[in-house]
Amino acid sequence: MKLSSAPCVSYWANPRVAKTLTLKGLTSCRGTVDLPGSKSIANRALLMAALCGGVTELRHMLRSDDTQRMLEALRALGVTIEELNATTVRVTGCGGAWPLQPDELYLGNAGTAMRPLTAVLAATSAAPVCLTGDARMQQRPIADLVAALLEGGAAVEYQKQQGFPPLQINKPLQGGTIHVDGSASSQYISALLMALPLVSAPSHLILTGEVVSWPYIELTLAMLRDFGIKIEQHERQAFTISGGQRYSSPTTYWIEGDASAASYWLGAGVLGGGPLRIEGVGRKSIQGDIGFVDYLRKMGASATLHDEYIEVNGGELIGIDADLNAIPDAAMTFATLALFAKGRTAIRNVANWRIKETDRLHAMATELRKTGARVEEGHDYLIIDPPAQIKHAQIATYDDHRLAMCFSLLGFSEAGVTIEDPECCAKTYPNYFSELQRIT
Ligand SMILES: O=C(O)C1=C[C@@H](OP(=O)(O)O)[C@@H](O)[C@H](O)C1
Ligand SMILES: C=C(OP(=O)(O)O)C(=O)O
Repeated sequence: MKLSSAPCVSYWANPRVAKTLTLKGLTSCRGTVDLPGSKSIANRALLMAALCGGVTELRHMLRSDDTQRMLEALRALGVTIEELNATTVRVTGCGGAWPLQPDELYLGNAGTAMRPLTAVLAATSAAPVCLTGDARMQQRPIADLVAALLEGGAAVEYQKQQGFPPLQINKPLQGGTIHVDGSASSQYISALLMALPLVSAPSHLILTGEVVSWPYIELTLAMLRDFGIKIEQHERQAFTISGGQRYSSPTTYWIEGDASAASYWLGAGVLGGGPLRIEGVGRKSIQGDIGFVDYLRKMGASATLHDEYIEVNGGELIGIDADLNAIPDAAMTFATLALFAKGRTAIRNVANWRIKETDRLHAMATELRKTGARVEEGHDYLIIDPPAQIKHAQIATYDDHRLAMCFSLLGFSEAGVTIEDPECCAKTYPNYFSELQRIT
């Protein structure tokens, strides 16, 4: 697995004003929370709707930094996106023939914009276009996706550092037999699955390496079906994709609540005793992170999955030892819940935490230790022995929304917690902390 990132830029380079938020003495968490729309579904839905020939109304749209990056990029390409209300947008697709040809698209730190747009624009852009992002995005590898695009006939040129954005697409993707290494990110595979139906030739996409975060590939396939794209899957090894396909609009599309965000409320519902009802996602979810509920139950929580909501009623936590490769985002919440559990928790097979918003394995180990926990940081795992008593800690968040949100659970400890730069949660959940205040 190739997981090195480019040399680190200090997170203090982030221009956001560093504020702190102290949470202490939270004792209950009851009532109902409505989840915001899923980031993964929202950004796929925006792109797929833009690729349709007709109009699509996207309901329960997430409004956050990541979706804003996708929305602005599509507008720069000439797609009309009307905001009908706070959570509904109407996208007038252009069938992959973009009305405008921007020189450059800025995608912040949104992996779900950078990777799919790289592949889709390689398949559709009529002119060279440069894709760039913030300082952290410029440290997040994209070489395995670019290698696949080159094999498929595209010409892609790195603008600064080999293997990392910014990059310029100079010549279109043709299709054919393409290999892609999925051991660093499933997003490379999802991106190719969205792009290859658009080229004229058929493709055979062969997966190499030990593919990570598999459920996100299933999510992509499910949504492609909803938008009229046909892909033949050969188990977990390969896909056959006819060329010359057209995305067709489902007319309206409902974006499920964010299952990764549900993990913070599930944690709060356990520590605060519930009863808490989490609306927007449930048994019928197409998101892999719904699997968090099963592991939480193994940890001793009382949580029930209904068709479209989850109910949680407290529980006494015990440590678990689990391979959480399938749910890398929600997995972070177990690291902070581990501080409240009896016994040791091991979170395994999460090497790709190192190339996300920050090096999450190192950041989590560093911040967990501030609470008095004993933490072993392995190359792809964390082993956490909780402290006898959680100490108050000021938690650095490294411009990583999930660090801010999962450490908020320490507000349920006697000592409490101070979170630096809580506003970084705007990447996927801008009103998380106001919701936490309301519900606790
Ligand atoms: O496809 C997606 O929507 C995502 C896939 C996962 O990334 P990796 O495949 O890089 O693990 C996940 O961590 C990310 O938040 C969203
Ligand atoms: C890894 C994440 O984001 P991205 O889509 O930028 O990879 C995340 O949201 O946890």
